[in-house]
Amino acid sequence: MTKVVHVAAGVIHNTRGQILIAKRADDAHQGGLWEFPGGKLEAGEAAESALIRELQEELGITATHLSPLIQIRHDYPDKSVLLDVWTVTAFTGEAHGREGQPVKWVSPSTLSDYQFPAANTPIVTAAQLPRRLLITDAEVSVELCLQKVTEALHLGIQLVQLRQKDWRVEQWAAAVPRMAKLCREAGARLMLNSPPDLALETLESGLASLADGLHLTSRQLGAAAASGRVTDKHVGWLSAACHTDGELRLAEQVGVDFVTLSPVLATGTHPEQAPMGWEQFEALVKNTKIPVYALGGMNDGDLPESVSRGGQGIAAISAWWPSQN
Ligand SMILES: Nc1nc2c([nH]c(=O)n2[C@H]2C[C@H](O)[C@@H](COP(=O)(O)OP(=O)(O)OP(=O)(O)O)O2)c(=O)[nH]1
Ligand SMILES: [Mg+2]
Repeated sequence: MTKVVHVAAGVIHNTRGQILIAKRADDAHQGGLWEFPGGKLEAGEAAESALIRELQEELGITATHLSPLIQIRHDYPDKSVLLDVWTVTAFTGEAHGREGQPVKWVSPSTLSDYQFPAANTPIVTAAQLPRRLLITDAEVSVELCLQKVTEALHLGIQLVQLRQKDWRVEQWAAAVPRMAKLCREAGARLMLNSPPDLALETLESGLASLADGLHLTSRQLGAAAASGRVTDKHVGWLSAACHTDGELRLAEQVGVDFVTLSPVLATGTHPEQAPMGWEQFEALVKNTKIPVYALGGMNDGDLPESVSRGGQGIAAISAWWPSQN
């Protein structure tokens, strides 16, 4: 049996919206690459306490508010690690490289410019993703949709999936540039679910290139996997709808950046599907490296549950879709 080294690492945020990265010593494992500060758990130590200790040792700060972000099990040729990654949103002290390592505060959108160890790819995505994903309600006009999304952005929503199954091509074409601008101005990201110009063979869409990425239905995910296509050319992020462990494997195979997993709880929009419940959600999340949003019957009150079960957060339509008036 291979020994797995359990490591706690922190995605530390300051009040200016930046994230701290540090450079690993040249002679260390994965040396010379950037990392999220942290280190190995000592015998009998909990991950959270280990991280607090490591951040004190490496940076001279005391983390005071932590929440689980993502767990990554990764096999390097010479070593297997379980990276237990936490978001640190409050700390005391001033972060500095106490072991002589270079440290840097960077804006989340520039994280991709730095070279991290191979295990870190999903961590970088998770660090850039918010805890809440708004999926738009299908049965609305372009104007009403824009208005509702504007209201949701005011509520602090930072990630929107436009899912307008009933819209015609002209409605999509009219809405996407305006929606993209709204989101950009609010510092939010926009994903398109089944835009009418989607070419599934190449995972390309001119409309999606105006947004931040493309969301695949589980059927489209299956087709993309069957064509043997791995995303190297798509614009921005790729997300997908998953319901089973098998679909999560397909998402990993295709190179999807994050997924929704549903239905976690009973939901009016899909009454025919039996909810998996939180235990199953947790088991499925544990078995994947991709950030996972819980979907199905979600409200703000469910966010702590999703996070404690290893989820990125929650996805919902009605929770942040102010009621029609
Ligand atoms: N801290 C940290 N380690 C990472 C990241 N990505 C990644 O693959 N690793 C790997 C590299 C190492 O094999 C292991 C972390 O070990 P470490 O060298 O930080 O451990 P430590 O602080 O306890 O250091 P030491 O006492 O062994 O010198 O996890 C990351 O983002 N942060
Ligand atoms: Mg370390």
